[in-house]
Amino acid sequence: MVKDAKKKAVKAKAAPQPVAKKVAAKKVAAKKAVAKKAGSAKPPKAALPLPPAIPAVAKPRKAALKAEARHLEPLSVPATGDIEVLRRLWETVEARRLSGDTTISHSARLMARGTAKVAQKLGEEAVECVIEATQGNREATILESADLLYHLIVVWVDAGIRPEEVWSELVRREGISGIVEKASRPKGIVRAAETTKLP
Ligand SMILES: N=c1c2ncn([C@@H]3O[C@H](COP(=O)(O)OP(=O)(O)OP(=O)(O)O)[C@@H](O)[C@H]3O)c2ncn1[C@@H]1O[C@H](COP(=O)(O)O)[C@@H](O)[C@H]1O
Repeated sequence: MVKDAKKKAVKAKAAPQPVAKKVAAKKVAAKKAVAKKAGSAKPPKAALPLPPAIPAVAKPRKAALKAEARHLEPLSVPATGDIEVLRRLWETVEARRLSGDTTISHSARLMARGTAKVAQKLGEEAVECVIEATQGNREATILESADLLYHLIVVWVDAGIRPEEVWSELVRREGISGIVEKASRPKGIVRAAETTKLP
């Protein structure tokens, strides 16, 4: 009796499945394959989230940037300053160096971080200025120029350079064309020997 039951079970296992069952199994396998494919596909790239303080700004079109560079818009930053502001700024920064009060002065705090940091900040501001100028953003170039000049003056104060020393170098160069000056430099092997640049 037990033997008969066992035989029946083995037969049922070996017997071919009905067609309807086969089709259903194929459908399930196909569905599984589709689900697997969808799971392995890369999700679309999401934009990096910006901090709430920074508004998302659409990238200006190339044509707009070119037009802006060609037709310079009138300056909305009031053009009321004069060159004397540089001397006054140097005196203020020098006073901050002498006081060394890092609690109230950004200049003093920056110089307290050392010459390398002072120079690094100048480099950063220069790069920012270059970016704005390259993109033809006139107003932003003015703002970055002001940052750049301030940080250049911090470099001078930190190095013990007075503005007059730079002015006198500019005066010395007055009237000498850059092209003439470059042409007067030694050439060929002599030049290669005197410079650190590749010939
Ligand atoms: N012209 C400027 C001037 N331009 C830019 N900055 C400051 O320079 C800093 C640059 O900011 P960044 O975030 O780039 O640099 P950071 O805060 O040092 O940050 P890290 O890169 O070090 O992380 C800002 O805090 C600006 O406010 C200036 N700080 C001062 N002046 C002049 O310097 C005078 C003296 O300022 P104090 O030394 O702060 O009294 C002032 O009266 C101004 O006339």
